[in-house]
Amino acid sequence: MSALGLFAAVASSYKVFIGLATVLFLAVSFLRIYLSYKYARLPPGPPPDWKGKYVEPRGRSWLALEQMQHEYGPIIAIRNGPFQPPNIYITRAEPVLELLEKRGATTGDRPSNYVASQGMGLLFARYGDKFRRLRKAVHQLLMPKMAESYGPLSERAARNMLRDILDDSTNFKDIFHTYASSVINSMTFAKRNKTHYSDPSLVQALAWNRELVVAVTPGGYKRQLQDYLDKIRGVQQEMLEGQAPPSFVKYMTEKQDEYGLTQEELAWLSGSLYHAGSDTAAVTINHGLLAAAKRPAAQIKVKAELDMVVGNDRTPSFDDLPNLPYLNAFIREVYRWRSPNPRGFPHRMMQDEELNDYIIPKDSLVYGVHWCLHRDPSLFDDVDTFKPERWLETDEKGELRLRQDMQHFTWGFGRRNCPGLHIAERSIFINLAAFDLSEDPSAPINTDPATGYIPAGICSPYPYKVVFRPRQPDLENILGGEELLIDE
Ligand code: HEM
Repeated sequence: MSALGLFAAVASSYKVFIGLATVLFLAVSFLRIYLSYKYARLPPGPPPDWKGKYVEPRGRSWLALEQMQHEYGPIIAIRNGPFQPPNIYITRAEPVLELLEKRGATTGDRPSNYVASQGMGLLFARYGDKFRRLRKAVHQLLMPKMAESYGPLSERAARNMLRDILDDSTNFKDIFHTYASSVINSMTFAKRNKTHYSDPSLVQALAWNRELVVAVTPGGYKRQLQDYLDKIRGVQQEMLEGQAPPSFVKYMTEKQDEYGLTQEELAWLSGSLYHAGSDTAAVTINHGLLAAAKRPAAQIKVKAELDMVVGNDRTPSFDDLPNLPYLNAFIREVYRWRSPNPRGFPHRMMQDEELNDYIIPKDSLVYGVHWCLHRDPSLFDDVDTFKPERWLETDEKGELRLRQDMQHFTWGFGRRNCPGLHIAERSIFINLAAFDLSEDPSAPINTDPATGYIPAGICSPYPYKVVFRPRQPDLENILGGEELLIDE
């Protein structure tokens, strides 16, 4: 190559280099301007890494969020990269009620990556027409009047559970799960016979619950759908034979035209009740038990009230609940003390909203962090102390009653709040009302050195044991033999 040719080649690659460098410079500057504009009014939060993403701590994230709020305030943005909407965590009652309750119409969507159940189950349904249809249908099943009508069913399930505990209390966690599952199964599919915690169908359902992801893997998804469809067809077959007792599936099949649900939608809807209600109820019963075992002074007061109202020769029934203010306060304090969903459940923003001078962008996922909300000092004093009395006041006649001016956040928010709350409310009651509970010195309930808290939750790895002493000396006889959940 001649000297001239060489010069031309160098000059041309130099130009290419300058051109590329300019494009890169402009792109980076543009991105910086775009991001500074985009994040200008985002709530504060921990600094992201070089990819623009903050990696959230795994496990017990609510404890990390509790720490973060001291630095960033009660509305925390966690960035997910330059082109992904952030997660917004709210740790105080006032802003969470403002956004998720008052502006429920624009904050009632769910994340789109929750394709579990293909959006057909209510828990994961995107906001829109289908959601409204599903929610209306579930409301029919779970509204307070209906919850009352399931009283006998859940009482029978509860008596079966108490018998199981008398037989072998070391399995109490499995037994709680069985109870929570059998109540939902009987309401939904009119399952009559008692479920045992080793029943293959229960073991399978619990496994699915743990791995919601299975719903998005083709094989798991199909098996799960098939299982729910089989159950629905079983009820519909009984309907044809004129032998179906009342159940959600029966009701929905009769009203198919009104609700316009396909068989598949009904299958997923029924299944989502199970997913939403079984683990949560079991965890909550377990928290009640931990509280009772660790707080003997409060338990003595529960016992005194029960002795007065229920006496010793029968098991308590759900009709007793309104007459037991201290026990009700105890249960509310259990919700506050150990929230069953401590991190909260995601609501997806359907449009930009302004909140306390910040912009909460469209598509971001907003969590009301139950753990922090239940420790909000503007609502609760002395937050580490288990204190049922905080929920009580004395009326004009000098009698105890629940305070009406206090609230907890256990059931979530706005248009996505838990429709199963009336069913769930009864679940801890029946256990606490039947047993005096204490720690078993051979496997005590120790404080977790990592967090400083008593290990909460049914999945806790700590092998603690609890001693169940029947409140009625003659409990075994009072309970009698095993029962069908629904009359033949
Ligand atoms: C102690 C037990 C329970 C707790 C703590 C609980 C809590 C919750 C929470 C926090 C949510 C999400 C609320 C939100 O997004 O703001 C929820 C949703 C839901 N729960 Fe419950 N739940 C319990 C029991 C039940 C039961 C027994 C059922 C059914 C029989 C049930 C059915 C549902 C359904 C269907 C949803 C989805 C609602 C929607 O997305 O529109 N839950 N629950």
